[in-house]
Amino acid sequence: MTEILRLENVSKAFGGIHAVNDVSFTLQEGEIVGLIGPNGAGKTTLVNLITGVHPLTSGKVVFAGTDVSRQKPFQAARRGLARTFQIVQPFPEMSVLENVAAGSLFGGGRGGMAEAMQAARDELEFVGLGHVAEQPAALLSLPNRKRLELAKSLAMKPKVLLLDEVNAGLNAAEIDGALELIRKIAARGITIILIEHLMKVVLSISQRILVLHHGELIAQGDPQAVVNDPRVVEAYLGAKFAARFATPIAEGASNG
Ligand SMILES: Nc1ncnc2c1ncn2[C@@H]1O[C@H](COP(=O)(O)OP(=O)(O)OP(=O)(O)O)[C@@H](O)[C@H]1O
Repeated sequence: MTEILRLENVSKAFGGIHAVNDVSFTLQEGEIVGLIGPNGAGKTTLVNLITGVHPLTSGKVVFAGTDVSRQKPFQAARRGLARTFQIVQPFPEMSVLENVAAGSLFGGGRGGMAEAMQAARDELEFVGLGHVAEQPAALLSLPNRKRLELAKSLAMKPKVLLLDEVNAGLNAAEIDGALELIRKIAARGITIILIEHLMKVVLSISQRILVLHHGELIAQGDPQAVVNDPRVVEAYLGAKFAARFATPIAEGASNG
């Protein structure tokens, strides 16, 4: 296994709030890692620190062997650290294809517009939106807007993709489709960090889970270990959940 991303003692304070506090972990190429924790635990802030949106208060982010602690978001995108946003906001009047091409250009595609359009077409096919490429993005349903967001990130040719609640608002069948797509993305060798509130979802797809609570990483490990960790049960899952899900989900997770 090859290391792709490493956080060393990363912290972020907003005034007196320690949103992220002394967090360290390492990700390997092609891993799917779930990031969970209660509201306000620091998940989105952590993603913002990894992608250069906020400067770190202290600590270090190392991506593919390079210290990227002081990068700006466009530099993160060009290096191959892409993200989706909790609220999906395509440019509504541009076509689906143009929206994805814009993502590719932001990611620094050196071949200019022609290459960006080709990357956009390829990724729209990959996510299953090839047939609506010429439509205005405003006409897309919510599940398809989420697929558009994924295509946009993929067109940046990421090595690590941070997915912030991509399943929120989807029904069960739509979530199954989204998970299948996430597995296909990981099969391309892209490392995935998945912020997700639905435990069934996170347990079924993650090879490893990181748990944040009050900005601190209180547990990390395979799904079964995390579900059975008393600190995680107390801080997030609740005893009822742990009793119900510990065994069967852990079996499911080892298949995924
Ligand atoms: N720009 C900011 N300025 C001040 N405080 C902030 C800022 N961003 C986040 N915080 C605070 O940092 C803490 C962590 O917030 P964050 O949004 O990272 O949590 P989260 O785990 O992503 O929550 P949720 O699951 O609700 O999205 C919270 O107390 C939040 O109010």
